[in-house]
Amino acid sequence: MKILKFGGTSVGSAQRMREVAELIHASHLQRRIVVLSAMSGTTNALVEIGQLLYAGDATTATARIEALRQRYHEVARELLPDAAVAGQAIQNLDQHFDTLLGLTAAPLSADGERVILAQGELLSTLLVHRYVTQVLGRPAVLLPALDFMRLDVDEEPDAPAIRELLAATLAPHAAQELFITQGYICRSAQGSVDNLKRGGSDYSASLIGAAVGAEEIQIWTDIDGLHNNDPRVVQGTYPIRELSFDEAAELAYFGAKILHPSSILPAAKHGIPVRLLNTMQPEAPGTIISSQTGAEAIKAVAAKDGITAINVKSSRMLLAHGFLRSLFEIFERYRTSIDMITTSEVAVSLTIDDATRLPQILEELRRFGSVVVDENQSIICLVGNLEQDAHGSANRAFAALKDIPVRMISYGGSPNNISILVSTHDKTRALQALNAGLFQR
Ligand SMILES: Nc1ncnc2c1ncn2[C@@H]1O[C@H](COP(=O)(O)OP(=O)(O)O)[C@@H](O)[C@H]1O
Ligand SMILES: N[C@@H](CC(=O)OP(=O)(O)O)C(=O)O
Repeated sequence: MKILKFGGTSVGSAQRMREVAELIHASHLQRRIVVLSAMSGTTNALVEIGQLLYAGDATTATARIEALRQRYHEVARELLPDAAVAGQAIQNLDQHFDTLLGLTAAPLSADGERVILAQGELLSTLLVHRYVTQVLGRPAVLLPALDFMRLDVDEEPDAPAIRELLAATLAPHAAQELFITQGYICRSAQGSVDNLKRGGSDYSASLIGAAVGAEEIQIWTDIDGLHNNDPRVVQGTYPIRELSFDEAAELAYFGAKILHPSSILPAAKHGIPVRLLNTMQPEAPGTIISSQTGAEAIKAVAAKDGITAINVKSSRMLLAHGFLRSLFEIFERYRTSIDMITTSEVAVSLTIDDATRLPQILEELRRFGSVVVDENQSIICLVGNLEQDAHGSANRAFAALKDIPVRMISYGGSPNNISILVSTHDKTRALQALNAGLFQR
C-alpha cells in the first residue's frame, strides 16, 4: 500500500482537482490511500466563520457560509460536466453547508467549532471522489476519516485504535485498489469531531501509513521538495534530494512549513520512507526522507516564529543541585514544552512557543529570582549531519550572523541541529545571511 497526500493548493480549484485525479489515476501503483486537505483558503474561511459566531455575529457568518457555498457550486459545475452528476454532487455539498448554517442558530461551543473546521476536507474529498468515479470511471472508495482517525485522552493520535479501526474500515473492500479519505479530521477519545491542528493532513497521511504498514508515504504539494531555506523569504533556494528522518523532523518542527511538525514521527517509527513531490511538476525528483543520511554537514535552515524567551536569574542556583528540576516542574505543571535552553552558573534562559499559560508560569518563576521575558523571538534551526562537519560549516554559520544580534545558541544537544534565537525583526536578514554564508555555490 502507498499513501498519497495532496495539500490545499493541490486541490485548490476544479482544474487542480482534475490534475490530482489524473495523477492518482495514471500512477500504476498497487493499492493506495489518497489523503486530501481542504481546498486552499477553505479552512481559513471556516476559522473565520467560527470566530464570527463566537463574537455573536451570526449575520456575517451566514453571509460567509453562503459565499463559500456559491464557490463550491461553481467548482462542482466546472469539475463535473454532466449536469445530472453535478446536480447530485451539489445536493451532497449542500448537506455540509446546511450543517454549517445549523450551527449559526445558537451560541457556538468548542465542539461546534470543530464540526465547522471539519467541513473543508469533507467537501474536497466528496468532489475529487465524484470526479474519479463519475468522470474518469475509476472505482474508488471514499473512506470516512471520522470512522478511524482517533485521539487518546491526552489528545494525541491513538495509534493502536487507528490501526484497528482502519483495518476494519478497509476489510469489506479487499478487492479495491483506490481509496480516498480526509486529512486533518479525526474524533476525540470521547467520540466528538476533532482535528490534528492546522496543517495536520500531513500528519494524517503519516499516521495512516504507519497504521497500514505502507511501503511509502508521498506528500504532494506545490513545490519540488524540501528546500535548503525558506523559499518565501530567501531567493535561490534549492530542493534537498535526501534527508534522514531526524533531519526532516527537526526542520518540520522548527518551521519548514512544507511539513506538519509531527508528521515525520509515525513514519520514522515504522521506517516508512516519506517522499515530497510537486503536483505542478510531477516528474521532479523531490525529496526522499528515510533512515539514510547524506554527507553534507549543514543541509538546510528553517525558522519558527512566535517564540517567547524567558531568563531566570537566581542566586539560589549557584552551586545548588535540584534547581533546574524545580524550574522544569513549573513548565510541566502548566503543560508547556521548552524548545531551547542555555544555562550559566546563576541564570537560565529558555524558550517556549505556547505562551497560553505564561502569566501563571511567570508568577511561579518569580519566586526563584528576577525574570525577564522577551516576546516576538524566532528560532533559526540549522539542520544536517553535524558529525560530518569537517569543513567548519558551524563556524561559517556564526560568521554569517556577525551583524545580527543573537539572543541564545544551542549547540551539541543533537548531532543534527544547531538552534539560534534572534528577534523576529531580524529573522529574514538572518536567513538571508545564512544562505549567503552556507549555501551560495
Ligand atoms: N524549506 C522549505 N521547503 C519547501 N517549501 C517550504 C519551505 N519552507 C516553507 N515552505 C513553503 O511551504 C509551502 C508548501 O506547504 P503548504 O502550503 O502547507 O502545502 P500544502 O497546502 O500542499 O499542504 C511551499 O509553497 C513553500 O512556500
Ligand atoms: N486544511 C487544514 C489541514 C491541512 O493540512 O492543510 P494543508 O495540507 O493545505 O496544509 C489546514 O488548512 O490547516
